[in-house]
Amino acid sequence: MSVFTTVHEHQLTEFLQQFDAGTLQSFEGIAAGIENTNYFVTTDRYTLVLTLFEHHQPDELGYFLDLMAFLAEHDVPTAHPLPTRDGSFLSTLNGKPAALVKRLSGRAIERPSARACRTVGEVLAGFHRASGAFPEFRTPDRALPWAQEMQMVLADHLNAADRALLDEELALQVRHPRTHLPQGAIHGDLFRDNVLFSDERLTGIIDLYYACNDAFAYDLAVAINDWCRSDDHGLDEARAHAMMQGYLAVRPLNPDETEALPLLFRAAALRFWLSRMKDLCFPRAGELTFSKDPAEFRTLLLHHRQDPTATQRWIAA
Ligand SMILES: Nc1ncnc2c1ncn2[C@@H]1O[C@H](COP(=O)(O)OP(=O)(O)OP(=O)(O)O)[C@@H](O)[C@H]1O
Ligand SMILES: N[C@@H](CCO)C(=O)O
Repeated sequence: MSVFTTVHEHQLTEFLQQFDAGTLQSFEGIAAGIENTNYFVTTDRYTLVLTLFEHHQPDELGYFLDLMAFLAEHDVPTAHPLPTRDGSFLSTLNGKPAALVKRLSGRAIERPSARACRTVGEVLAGFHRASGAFPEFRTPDRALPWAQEMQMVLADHLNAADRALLDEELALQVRHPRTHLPQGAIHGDLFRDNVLFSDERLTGIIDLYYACNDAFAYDLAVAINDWCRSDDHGLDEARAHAMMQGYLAVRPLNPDETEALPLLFRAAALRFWLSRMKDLCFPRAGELTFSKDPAEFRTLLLHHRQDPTATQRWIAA
């Protein structure tokens, strides 16, 4: 469950007075999600999502909320935050930084078709075309310096084979930085549970709370690694091809990006292997949630290491 901070009706009514949001009609806690407290809120004017941020510092939330607004204003299907009467997207409720965003329709898909993957590729490319012009900057907080920190933090929790895999992969990644690739604001976590579909239409990209400035092609690798993962945690050829083709139809990759892709897929698998290992070994206090399986991304990393020419197949029309 993910209502870490309970909100009472009188608190919400008072909170809503800061916004031109109409009168509260109903609200209910949202069970999904593991990071923040989320409620659906209905007023006589809007259907909204209220988020109380449980872990972020208030000064980094502006980037996320401004990016959501910027993208929504550039026809990317993200949830536009509602400004307070004095023009701020961020407020405070129950002692926590809090924001109201428009509720998007649709539901997450657990088992996407190749067609859905193509659509996600197209929309992610549109996200990148727009976000390249987003004027704010946020340093990536899950990039190589963080991975090196995890290497130390997790050392005693890995067996010898996994330690060797991590050491070797990190050493290789450090020799191949991605700073020369086209950069801008990326989503950073565009997994299946962060995209809403209604019938065959993509209606929403949510949970931009890992957004940061990084290479666009890395963001594509993060997304393909989840959307196209097969049951045995390799990649499904048909879905990976479809998603790559969807992306390329909207934003072609330059030769540097194409060349970098095999290592970017590995970097993306490494990032989620490590974050899941950290969540498993060091669960956050008071969190009533299951951990996601790190082994899925270790298996995927090994898969990418064994198949370095896969990206050429997906890029070929
Ligand atoms: N703008 C929105 N429109 C519709 N539903 C939303 C919106 N934002 C969030 N939700 C719903 O709330 C749920 C939780 O949101 P979210 O994924 O942002 O949670 P979180 O706890 O912040 O993050 P995480 O997924 O990393 O645990 C989503 O699965 C979705 O059902
Ligand atoms: N998408 C992440 C969790 C949220 O960052 C994962 O599946 O490990």
